Amino acid sequence: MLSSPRVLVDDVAKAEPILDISDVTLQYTAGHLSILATYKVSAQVFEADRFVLLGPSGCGKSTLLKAIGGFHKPSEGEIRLRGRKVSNPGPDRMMVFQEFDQLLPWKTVVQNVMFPLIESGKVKNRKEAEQRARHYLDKVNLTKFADNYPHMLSGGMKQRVAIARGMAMEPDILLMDEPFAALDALTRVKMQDELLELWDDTHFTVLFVTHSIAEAVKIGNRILLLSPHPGQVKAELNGLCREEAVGPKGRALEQEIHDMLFAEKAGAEVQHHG
Ligand SMILES: Nc1ncnc2c1ncn2[C@@H]1O[C@H](COP(=O)(O)OP(=O)(O)OP(=O)(O)O)[C@@H](O)[C@H]1O
Repeated sequence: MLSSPRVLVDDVAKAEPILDISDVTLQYTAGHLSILATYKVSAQVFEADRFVLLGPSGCGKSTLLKAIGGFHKPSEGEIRLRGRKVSNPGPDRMMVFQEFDQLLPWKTVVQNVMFPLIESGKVKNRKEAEQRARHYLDKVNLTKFADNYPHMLSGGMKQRVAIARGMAMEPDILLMDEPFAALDALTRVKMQDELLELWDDTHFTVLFVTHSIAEAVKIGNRILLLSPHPGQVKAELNGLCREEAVGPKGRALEQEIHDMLFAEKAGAEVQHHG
């Protein structure tokens, strides 16, 4: 297994983490077979982090996100949210998936956003749910489409609804599992920009899964690099700033991450020049 991972730029806040992932091993069992998805992964996510989980296909990113969501129990280690051990799904962790069909097709856009607010008892009544839903739909530029049905929307618009629905719950953390991966390249870039604008506006805490290095560099202020299957922490990059994610500096960082991810020897040390 890997030698200890390197923290490349160490300015992680010393505050209490919102999310504390501690030595988490995740596996699937199918009959006599046991498939290891992650091995002893540790990370801490702090308030207002745009924390990116980056790694090759099959390294266990989605499984880790499901475990944080409370849908998959660690076979080793534990996950704590604001100090409480995660054992079930809860409205304090909202998820946005890659698939466009995560909305209820028989409900309008605004009703989709209202649904978890009402079901979870997060708001007092329907009126408050609708106000809040429309507020967040406005934030994702869908005011005009609030009364449409999902089948009348493009893929990007459906993803905006899913983001609004997650944000309207004002969760402790928004969990996003490759939310833009199924979009065309131009829409994807637009959605990344919009997510960052939304973050500038509300400073929500987000854990974002991707296997795109460019997307990770653009979105994250922190990036956790996972090794190929089973996923182990290869490195953690902290204190990344948006200005450095573009131009030659951005491209150099992407190259550095690429080299770290595909370094022949697991856990190989890579010098950071940032
Ligand atoms: N339901 C399942 N039953 C058995 N094995 C599974 C199941 N889901 C995932 N796996 C296995 O667990 C490992 C991690 O899968 P996971 O989907 O978490 O990876 P990932 O990094 O999210 O991949 P991708 O980027 O392709 O979505 C893989 O080897 C996968 O085959």
